[in-house]
Formats: sequence, structure tokens, C-alpha cells
Amino acid sequence: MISVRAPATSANLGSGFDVFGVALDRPGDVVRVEKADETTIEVTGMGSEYIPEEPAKNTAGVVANALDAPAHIHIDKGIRPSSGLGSSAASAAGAAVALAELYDRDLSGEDLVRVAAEGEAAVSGEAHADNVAPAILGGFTVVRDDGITQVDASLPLVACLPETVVSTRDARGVVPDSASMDHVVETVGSAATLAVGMERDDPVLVGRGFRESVVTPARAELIDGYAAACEAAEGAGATGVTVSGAGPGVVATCYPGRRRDVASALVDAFEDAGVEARAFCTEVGDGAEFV
Ligand SMILES: Nc1ncnc2c1ncn2[C@@H]1O[C@H](COP(=O)(O)OP(=O)(O)OP(=O)(O)O)[C@@H](O)[C@H]1O
Ligand SMILES: N[C@@H](CCO)C(=O)O
Repeated sequence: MISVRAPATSANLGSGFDVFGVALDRPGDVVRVEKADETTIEVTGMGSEYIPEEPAKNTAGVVANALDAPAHIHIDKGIRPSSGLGSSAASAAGAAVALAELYDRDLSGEDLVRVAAEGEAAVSGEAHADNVAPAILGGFTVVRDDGITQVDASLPLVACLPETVVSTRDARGVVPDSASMDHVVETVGSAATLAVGMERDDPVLVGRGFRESVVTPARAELIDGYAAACEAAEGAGATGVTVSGAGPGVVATCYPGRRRDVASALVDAFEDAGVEARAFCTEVGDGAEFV
């Protein structure tokens, strides 16, 4: 039996829609695989009641099919689905790494990302790799058609999950079809600032680089209490706050000693808006690993 832990991830980071992603040190999914004649899936843990066990509908099952690697797959979910923390991607990434090892397939990190992205396509309708890339490679990743760039960043993060459900499919539906030149200029400036901030492990530059005015405001409309939560987090020391992935999760960065204050501010602000929420302090972490 092969067992792999794959981390939660936060995609987009504001200015890097469908391009940027980071691995979070916690939480994560654990995927265990054993060879079998045909693929079967069992899911336990956080939100497992909402996750299909039919292989064609589960990201891990789609990966097993893509790799022609039938297995009994057990997924212990540490990441709530439809949270914006790459729950479906973690299972896809864990399955890709575990099944490649089980069947002795000689695949590079980028090959594994491509296979795991097929699992993502099955649930969100498009094969974006901005969650599976950091889930496999770790750190901060930049995904483009011509390749993936990875940086081992060290950065404090706070992730907050309001008890609202937003599916990636729905959140993609509200993304505007076009952007003005002013918005393009702002986004390029933010994305460049963020990338430099990741290289320098600088929470001020990264937080400044979250700023983006096309996709983020459209998605914020789907998250009750979002504006108040951002304001409260910034008041508590966050150097930047944005929607995590497709939402409803929110991600903030700050100096290490401010994480607890930022986490409390986010939770309190959502609760004042009538939305239950939980937050956890984390940091940029490693990719999928054997356990
Ligand atoms: N192994 C899996 N783990 C989690 N969700 C899965 C899995 N397989 C299929 N799904 C389905 O995928 C959907 C959740 O994926 P979705 O992309 O919407 O959320 P997410 O992965 O938490 O967030 P995001 O991609 O925005 O960070 C749910 O409908 C869920 O049933
Ligand atoms: N880049 C994707 C991440 C969510 O899976 C989106 O924002 O729709």
C-alpha cells in the first residue's frame, strides 16, 4: 500500500487568476492506494458526505483512469470540499503521486501536474492546474501553457472558511469576459510585485500583490461579509487579504506574530455578518509527500 499526504492550496492570490498558487502547510488530504482489478473509492473525513465515490466523478478516480492504474483508493479528507482551499485538487494530486509510485511510472513533477489537472477538469469543467501544481510541487507556483515555475517561499498565511458553499463551477460563471487596459496595467503591477515578494519572503510585497479589480470583486459578491472581513483583517495587521481560489475561503498574509489576531478578526467579522466561520494559522508549505 502507498500512502501520500497532499496539502491544501490557495489559487489565484488575487492578481494571478488561473496562474498563481501556493501550498499551505495545513490542512491536507491523505490518499492511500492498493492495486486492484478495477478502481473503487472510499472517502472519509471532512465533508466526505458531499464527495462522490463513483470513480468517474471523483478527482482521484479520474486520475486513476488517466494513468491506467486501477486501484482501491481511500481518501481521508482534511480539506472541506467547495471551500476555495483546493480540496478536489489535493485528492487528485495525492492520487497522481501515489498511483505513479504504485505502478512504477517514471513521471516528472510537471507530468504529474498534467495528470492531476485532468481530475480537476472532471469537477470544475476546465483543466486549470493552479491548485494541483502547488499541491504536487509545493511552495509558490506560476502555471503557464509553456511550463511551471516554482519557488520555495516562506510566508505566514491565515485561511478563513465561512460556512457558505460556492462551487468552482458557479464562481467561474461570474468572471467577466473582458477587462479594460487600466485593469490589465494594475494586474500586471500586482502580479509582478507578488512574485518578487515570494522570492524575498516579504509579506508586505505579497499582500500588495493581491490587489486585483476584475475577478476578485465579482467573486466577492458571492461571499456574504467579505468586505467587512477584509477591513477587519487589515485592521488586525494583515498586509493583504483576498479570495482563496474560487472562494468562499479567504486568504490573508501578515507578519508571523500577527496571525492569531488576523484569524480572530476574520472570524469575528464574518460572524457579525451572520456567517459562521473558522480560521487557521498556516504558512507556505511543501507539496505531496509519502507518509
Ligand atoms: N476527491 C475529492 N475531494 C473533494 N471534492 C471532490 C472530490 N472529487 C470530486 N469532488 C467534487 O468537487 C467539488 C469541489 O471542488 P471545487 O473545485 O468546487 O472546490 P475546492 O476544490 O474546495 O475549491 P477550489 O478549487 O476553489 O480551491 C465538489 O462538488 C465535490 O463533490
Ligand atoms: N483558478 C481557479 C481556482 C479554483 O479551482 C478559479 O479561480 O476558478
